[in-house]
Amino acid sequence: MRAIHTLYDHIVVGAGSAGCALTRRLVDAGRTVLLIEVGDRDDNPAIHDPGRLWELWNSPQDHAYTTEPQRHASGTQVFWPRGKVLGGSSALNGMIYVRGHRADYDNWAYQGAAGWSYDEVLPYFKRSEDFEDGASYYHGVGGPLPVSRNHSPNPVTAAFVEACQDYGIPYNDDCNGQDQLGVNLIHRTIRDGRRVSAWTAFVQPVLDSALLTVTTGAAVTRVLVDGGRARGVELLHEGRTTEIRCEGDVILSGGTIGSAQLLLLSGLGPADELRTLGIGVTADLPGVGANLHDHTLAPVVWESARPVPQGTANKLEAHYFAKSEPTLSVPDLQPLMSHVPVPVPDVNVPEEGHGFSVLAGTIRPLSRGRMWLRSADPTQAPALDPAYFSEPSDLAAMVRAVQQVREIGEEKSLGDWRAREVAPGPYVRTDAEVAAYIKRTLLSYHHQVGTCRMGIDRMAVVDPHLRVHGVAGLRVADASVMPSVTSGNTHAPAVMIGERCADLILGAQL
Ligand SMILES: Cc1cc2nc3c(=O)[nH]c(=O)nc-3n(C[C@H](O)[C@H](O)[C@H](O)COP(=O)(O)OP(=O)(O)OC[C@H]3O[C@@H](n4cnc5c(N)ncnc54)[C@H](O)[C@@H]3O)c2cc1C
Repeated sequence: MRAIHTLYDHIVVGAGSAGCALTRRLVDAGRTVLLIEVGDRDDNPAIHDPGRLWELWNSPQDHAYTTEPQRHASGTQVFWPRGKVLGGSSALNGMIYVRGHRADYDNWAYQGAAGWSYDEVLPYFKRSEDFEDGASYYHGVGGPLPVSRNHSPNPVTAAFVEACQDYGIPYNDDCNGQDQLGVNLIHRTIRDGRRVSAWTAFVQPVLDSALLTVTTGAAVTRVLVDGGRARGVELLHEGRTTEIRCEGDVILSGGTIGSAQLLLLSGLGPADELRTLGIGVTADLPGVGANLHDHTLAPVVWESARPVPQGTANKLEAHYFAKSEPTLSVPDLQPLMSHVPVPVPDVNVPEEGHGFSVLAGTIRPLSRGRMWLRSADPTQAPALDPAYFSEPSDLAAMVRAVQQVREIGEEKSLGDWRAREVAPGPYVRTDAEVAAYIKRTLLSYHHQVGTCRMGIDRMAVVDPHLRVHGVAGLRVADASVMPSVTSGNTHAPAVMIGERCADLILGAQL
């Protein structure tokens, strides 16, 4: 990786899902780019082996955040792993490729994000993609990001897919196609048995380009704003502070936590809060850090009646999309099957090979929280409060998800595999008991979004061109700009945001 020595067209902060896609497209267009990542290179072999993803939690490649005690979830503090490495969270994630529902994007556009309707973002998903089944109306080929199918699922996963159908959930071969509803084997960002992160897909292939400089182990601590325009960044690298300037836009792709933290440290946020911390106000942007939200999970675990084989890929092989209430217009549940028993607080779960799990999950939360700085020290983690279940309907949907998953676990097709349910277990039966169990065992689905919300209202942080309100030459491109979380996993949407940001900067359009 080249020494930092020159003036660049662009500085991209954060080599995660969006930052890598954006960097690649800018370099392809002939722009000089400095890509700055606070984490290190992706040398840890566990990153590349899809079966070892849980080893990465609390590793040096993990920012390893924890939320504030959750007021509406019995005070539980929820662990939030986040990538701190080339590839960002795409180097730590479950490798599940899901775009979300058409309605997600149409709703963004309806709320003021012109240009982000489903029909307008679909070409960007397709441009990134290299789909194993070939090109179609919904899928692309030849893009940097391989999307593959699982041709040898674990037999207990295959039985789960059958059990969902016994229960009445339709089989859907392609939840990224015309319809999302139904059960299927997951589409994955895996090629030849190895994880493909945004870094390995987008940036590694152009690392030799003279237009690209990548620096690792360097934290951006402030955006330099002069005369109402972003001119560069302040960088903390090997104990030294440096200022680096660029000609064109500075783009923050630090993720939902990193980008909002950086705006606040740069004096872009709620003016009163910034003054209290002794940070000079550059622009009063009350929405920075607000609108923090996430998807939730709760574990259901069974002991198996016979040994469960190890599996050949990642440990998350199937999922289904369903509605917690038949009257809903779109799915709000996405439970996730794992052929290993996941840990549950205060429960003796079976060892690997002797059980299996389904993580009951919801994907259309209405609860909204916020994040804020504890101090002006850039090395101190911000306070994170997603306010899980502050909207009671979110807890009700989770209860329905857990009860539905337990009913599926009792279906005929899982009969040969199921010995007994160990969590929640036989003493947790009523909806009230399940709600208490969910609050106690609550897990994040790791889909935090929304702290630099895109829009046109007073609380919006960026406009539909991803430009920060009130400062020229500064954009945000990552999961933080999502006005509301997409209905599914968020890596593919974050990549799409990076792709679109590049075209917005270049003045191009698909
Ligand atoms: C454990 C886990 C499992 C997940 N599973 C899935 C899944 O299976 N499928 C899916 O679609 N999604 C999944 N997700 C979610 C998905 O990976 C993220 O939503 C997505 O990667 C976010 O992309 P991003 O570009 O917003 O941020 P990130 O990918 O998190 O990138 C941000 C980068 O910026 C860097 N950075 C931050 N601040 C600074 C700074 N000041 N200076 C320099 N660098 C900085 C960070 O270190 C990081 O590398 C998972 C996430 C996690 C954590």
